[in-house]
Amino acid sequence: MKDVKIVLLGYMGSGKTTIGKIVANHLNIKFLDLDDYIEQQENMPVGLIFENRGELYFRKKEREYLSQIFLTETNFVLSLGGGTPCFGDNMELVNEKTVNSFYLNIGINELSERLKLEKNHRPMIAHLKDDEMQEFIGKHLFERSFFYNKAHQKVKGNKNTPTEIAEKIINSLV
Ligand SMILES: Nc1ncnc2c1ncn2[C@@H]1O[C@H](COP(=O)(O)OP(=O)(O)O)[C@@H](O)[C@H]1O
Ligand SMILES: O=C(O)C1=C[C@@H](OP(=O)(O)O)[C@@H](O)[C@H](O)C1
Ligand SMILES: [Mg+2]
Repeated sequence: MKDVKIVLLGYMGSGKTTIGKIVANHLNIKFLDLDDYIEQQENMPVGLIFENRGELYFRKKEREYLSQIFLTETNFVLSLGGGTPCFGDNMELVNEKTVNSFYLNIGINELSERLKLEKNHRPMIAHLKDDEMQEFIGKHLFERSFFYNKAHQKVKGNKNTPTEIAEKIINSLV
């Protein structure tokens, strides 16, 4: 059987984790979430890693475990963290290891509404007030888009359900 490696990336709240699970389920392959993988390996939630060890430590580990997954796993859907593509040469590594990287491209308003409801466990935005979210996300997404746009394919879907976006991805596989 062909080794299928699908990588989902995009801003926090774009649906990487939710949609990754659906895609893996449909294709009957393994689902891996880089944040969950880091939490298991480090035995600590992402929020606490940031708090106790700092962001730099998290980024080092994120890179280490990203490489480890590509070395040890086959046939998977991997959902990255929102920051993964933006550090070191992580995107070069991803695109060297797979021909199926997808940027989940969701607009600022939609992201902001989703993230207001669940910013607590996301250390990059946990400190923001609801009325500061939109401006922060707008600027942050602008900086990060350069890296996200290195993905092989871009999937839009502000108005689509996770299942519909998962179908788009499955239909676009190389
Ligand atoms: N297409 C979608 N439409 C509506 N809500 C969505 C969609 N995709 C994800 N969500 C919701 O947005 C939130 C963030 O999704 P999540 O998968 O955790 O994003 P990420 O892993 O990219 O940070 C969750 O509450 C999820 O249910
Ligand atoms: O955007 C970021 O820098 C981060 C996104 C998070 O993943 P999600 O995009 O799944 O929330 C997680 O990796 C960490 O909180 C940092
Ligand atoms: Mg996630």
